[in-house]
Amino acid sequence: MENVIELRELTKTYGLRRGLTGLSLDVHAGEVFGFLGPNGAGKSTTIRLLLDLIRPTGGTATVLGLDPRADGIRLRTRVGYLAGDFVCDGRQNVYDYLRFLAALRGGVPQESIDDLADRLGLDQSTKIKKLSKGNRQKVGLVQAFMHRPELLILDEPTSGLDPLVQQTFLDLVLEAAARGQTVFMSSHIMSEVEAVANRIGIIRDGRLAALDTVANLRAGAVRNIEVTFGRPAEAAAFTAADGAGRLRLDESGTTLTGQVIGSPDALIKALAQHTVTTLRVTEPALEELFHSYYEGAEAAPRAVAQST
Ligand SMILES: Nc1ncnc2c1ncn2[C@@H]1O[C@H](COP(=O)(O)OP(=O)(O)OP(=O)(O)O)[C@@H](O)[C@H]1O
Repeated sequence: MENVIELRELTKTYGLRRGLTGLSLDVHAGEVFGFLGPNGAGKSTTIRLLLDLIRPTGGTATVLGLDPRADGIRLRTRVGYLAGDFVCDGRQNVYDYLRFLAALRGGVPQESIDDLADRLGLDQSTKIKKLSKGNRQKVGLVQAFMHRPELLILDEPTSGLDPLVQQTFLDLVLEAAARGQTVFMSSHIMSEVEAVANRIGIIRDGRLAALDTVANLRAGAVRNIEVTFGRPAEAAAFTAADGAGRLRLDESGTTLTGQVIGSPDALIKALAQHTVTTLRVTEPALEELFHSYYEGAEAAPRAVAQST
């Protein structure tokens, strides 16, 4: 599979401060890649390195087959970029500003700009300096998407957006992916990334803590389970099942509670030997899993693995 982004041992230090340590990562053509991590994890550092806004201390980054340092100008026409701290000239109105950027990029169809602005609810007649933070973010999104770039690099794209506009943004991402565009987006919100991403990389303290498909992360996640039986059962019948070591049967032998890690299949087969009167399963909480990666807790079920 063709890689749109290839990072090899990418490292950035700021004096004595660590920004990023030995990041190796491939982003495949046509995928939506979610780059998650808490504040200060190294997301913006990675993104700035991809765009040659800062230079690496070590390692390499290849974007669309090009070296961001040597081919920065060529790259800019093929990439849509939204900075985490998107700023724009405040004196112009939105309409003029977007047309100015469109001209710099060699022209963008008028309908493309208008359509994006309408969908995001952005009034193009307003002066940029009068816009709220959320509306400025919409300007940033329009300029990133409007020329339908091969690769979208979006740093915290939904910051400041209200929930309805966030949903419109997620629709735009899915539509871009359906057209074959690749999206690399950073976030610290698991739910929004989970809704659109094929794969997720989780970064913590400048290092990759996990890399997998959303489906695999979910499959490896922890489920909370509560079962009641018509007649008392033996604990050993369940706790021996794969992934069910954290289950406990109460003294009466009729209520089983706790957690199952990974596939619940073995437990379901063990339960099927008994009369189950109630069964409550809380779906895999990626959010919880995400926190376990953030905190480096033992609940993180898998080592970093490059999966396709
Ligand atoms: N210009 C800089 N000078 C010194 N240290 C920096 C600089 N930029 C980033 N850092 C440090 O590098 C680390 C990674 O920062 P980075 O901005 O990449 O994190 P982030 O994951 O994007 O966080 P956030 O979600 O808060 O934007 C942090 O410890 C930060 O303090």
